[in-house]
Amino acid sequence: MVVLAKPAALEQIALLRTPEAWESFSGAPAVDLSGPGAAADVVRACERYGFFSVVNHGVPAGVVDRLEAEAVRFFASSQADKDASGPADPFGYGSKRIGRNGDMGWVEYLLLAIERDALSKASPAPTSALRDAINDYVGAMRGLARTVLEMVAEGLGVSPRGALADMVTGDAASDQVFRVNHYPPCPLLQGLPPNCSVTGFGEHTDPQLVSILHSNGTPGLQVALHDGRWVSVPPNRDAFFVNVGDSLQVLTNGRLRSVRHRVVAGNGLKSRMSMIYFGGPPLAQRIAPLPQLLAGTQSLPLYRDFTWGEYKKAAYRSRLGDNRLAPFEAPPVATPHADRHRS
Ligand SMILES: C=C1C[C@]23C[C@@]1(O)CC[C@H]2[C@@]12CC[C@H](O)[C@@](C)(C(=O)O1)[C@H]2[C@@H]3C(=O)O
Ligand SMILES: O=C(O)CCC(=O)C(=O)O
Ligand SMILES: [Fe+2]
Repeated sequence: MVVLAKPAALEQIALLRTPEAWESFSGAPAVDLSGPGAAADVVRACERYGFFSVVNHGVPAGVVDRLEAEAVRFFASSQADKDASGPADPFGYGSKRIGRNGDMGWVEYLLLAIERDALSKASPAPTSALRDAINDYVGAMRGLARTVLEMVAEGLGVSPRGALADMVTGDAASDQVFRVNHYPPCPLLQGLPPNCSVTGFGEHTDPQLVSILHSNGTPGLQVALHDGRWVSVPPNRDAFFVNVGDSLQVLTNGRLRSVRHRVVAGNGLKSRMSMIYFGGPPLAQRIAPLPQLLAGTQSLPLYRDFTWGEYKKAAYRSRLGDNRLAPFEAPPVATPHADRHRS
C-alpha cells in the first residue's frame, strides 16, 4: 500500500463523520454525444446540475488505459522519485497540500501546464512514457472539450458555434491545466465505523470554462445539488464527467452554474485515481456575460468585465472552498425600481 509522506500533517485534514451513507446521484444525467438532441441535453444538464457524464464520446479506451497504467506506475514509485518532480508550486508533484493557502487533503497529485496540445516545458513529466501518455490523452480531452463547448453554444443559440470552444482550444495562448490525483486508502480510518471518511479534495468550484474528469472504478467524487444536498457520483470507467466552471457561469450570465464538488477518501482497500483536464482561456481573454445572451431579455449583467488573468490572480490567493466569483459580481443597480433578473 502506498502511504503518503509526512503523516504529521494528518491532523490538518478534516475527518468527516456522516450519520448515514451518502445518497447516490442516481439521477446524474448521462449525455450520449452521438445522439440527436445532444446539444439540448448538454444545456439542460448544465442548467440543472452544472455537471453531467458523457458516453459515446469517441475517446479510445486505449488512450485512457495507457495513461492510467503510467500514472499508477508513477505513484507507486519511491517517495524520493516522486519528490524529484515537486513541490507543486503550482506545477509538479504535490502531496496533501492543495494550492498555496493552507488547504489539505488525503491526496497526492501531479499538476501540469499544457501549452497548445502538449505538456509545456515548464511542466516536465517525470518519465517519457508518462509524458507521451499524457500528451495523447490531453489531445483527446481538447477534442472533447471542443465538442462539449460547441454543444453548449448551439443549445444556448450562441453563434458562431465555436465562440466558446475557441476560447479554450482555438488559441495557442489558452490556459489549460492537467491534473492526476491519487487517493490511497487512509490508514487513519482503520478501525473506525464505515461511515467515516476523510477529505480527499475539499469542496470547491473549478475556475475554468469546463473540466473533464475520468476516474478509475473507486468512488469518492461528490457534487452539491442546487438545493445544497451532497450526492455521491457512482464511478463509471466508460464515461467522462464534465463540470461547468466559474468562467462559463459568467459567460452565460449565471444561466449555467459552476458545480461545487469534493472528493471523500474512505477506508476501502482500493485507491481512487482521477485525471482532469481544465479548459481555461488565454490570460488576456475578457470574461463577461455574452451580449447575445442578454440581448432581447430583461437581464442585466450579473458580473462586471474582467480578464481571465485577473480572475486567476485572485483565485490563486483564495482558499479552495471560497466563492471566487463574489468579487466580480456587478454592483447593485441604484434606481429604486430596477429589478435584477437572472437570465
Ligand atoms: C486552493 C487552491 C488550489 C487551486 C488554486 C487555489 O488557490 C484555488 C483554486 C484551486 C483549483 C481548483 C480546481 C483545480 O484543481 C485547480 C488546478 C485550479 O485551477 O483551481 C486548483 C488550484 C491548484 O491546485 O493549484
Ligand atoms: O479527483 C477528483 O475526482 C476531483 C478532483 C477535483 O475536483 C480537482 O482536481 O479539481
Ligand atoms: Fe475540481
